Amino acid sequence: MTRATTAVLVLEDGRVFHGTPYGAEGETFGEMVFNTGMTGYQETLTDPSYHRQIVAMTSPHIGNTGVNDEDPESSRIWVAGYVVREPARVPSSWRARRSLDEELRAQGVVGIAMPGTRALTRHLRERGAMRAGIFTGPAAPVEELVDRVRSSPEMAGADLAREVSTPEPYVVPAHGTKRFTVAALDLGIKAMTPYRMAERGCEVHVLPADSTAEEILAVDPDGVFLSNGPGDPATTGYAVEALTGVLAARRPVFGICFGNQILGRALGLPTYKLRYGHRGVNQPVQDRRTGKVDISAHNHGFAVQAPLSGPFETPYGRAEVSHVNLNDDCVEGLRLLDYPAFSVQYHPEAAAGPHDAAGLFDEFCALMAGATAKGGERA
Ligand SMILES: NC(=O)CC[C@H](N)C(=O)O
Repeated sequence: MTRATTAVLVLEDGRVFHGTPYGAEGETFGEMVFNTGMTGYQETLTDPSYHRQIVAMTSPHIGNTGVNDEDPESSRIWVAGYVVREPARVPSSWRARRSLDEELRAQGVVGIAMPGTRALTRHLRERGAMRAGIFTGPAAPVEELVDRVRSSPEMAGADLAREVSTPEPYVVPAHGTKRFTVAALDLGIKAMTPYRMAERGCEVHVLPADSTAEEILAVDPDGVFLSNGPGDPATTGYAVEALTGVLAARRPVFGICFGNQILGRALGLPTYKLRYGHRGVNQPVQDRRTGKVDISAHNHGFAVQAPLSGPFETPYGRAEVSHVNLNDDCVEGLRLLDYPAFSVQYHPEAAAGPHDAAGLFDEFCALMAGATAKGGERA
């Protein structure tokens, strides 16, 4: 079968971009977002938090190092569609097993290569993330395509964690001597996260997204971890309820990204949708206690609303905003002051890097060590 020569990207506000098919042919719908990472396209594609999103890469050349079998963050590509400016014609890396185009086709991921990725990104920055569709081959009239995009589901209100979570619990063994047992709620966990904990002597019990507090506590964890994940945190009441049970049992808690939003909601804080979100590997985040700035990896479209002015009261004692994003003052971390729990909106596990924030896993281990030493922490 010959390959179609044309493809279009259609936004819900009627803007249309023309290009050529990249990856599988057909059509796809999702929330249109952009990622500014210059590296790590395999990690991006396989991050379950991108479920139901069409991702545009601002880096102009994608696919240069092909696809290897070591870097994926999960067992499949999760993005709903992929937008690049110019695909690599000749992938080159000693680790490459196949080209990215081949991989996208093998996994049925519809994409488009188009000159307008910069114009698209500027449009999204002005108008905000919105629904979109990619259509390859001879296309129907634009009005018809826009109507179809407008009838696809929105990201606000989407409950997606259970669609990407593990159906069954599994255990990632500690590397070397086991120091801690961690129960990790898989809301869309990336493979690097349990790995980062295992490296520090944690035996990680990865549990399905809808596990109850009883199921989490049945692992008898020294600490509970809440992962990243797709969708709107306002829809994930089951995770907030499970966490509430965990907090009542006074186990140490650490959350990343979606996990930060779930901890926020369990503390009674609202979450809201950002205009176009943060997705990339170069976001400056400041630790408000030390003033230190980490360059960090991000992938979030929602954020927690919390007072930046100082500590505030929660049902678990005082809490504070521990980190802020220096680009837009968005809340990037929460810390409880009277209970061993904290969370960040960004990604200390980032496999493609940067690794500035990797020490947060040591902080979690220190919290677990402190709680175990005190003994009385647990209910
Ligand atoms: N990477 C994540 O955990 C994303 C969390 C949430 N889905 C958001 O977009 O904000």
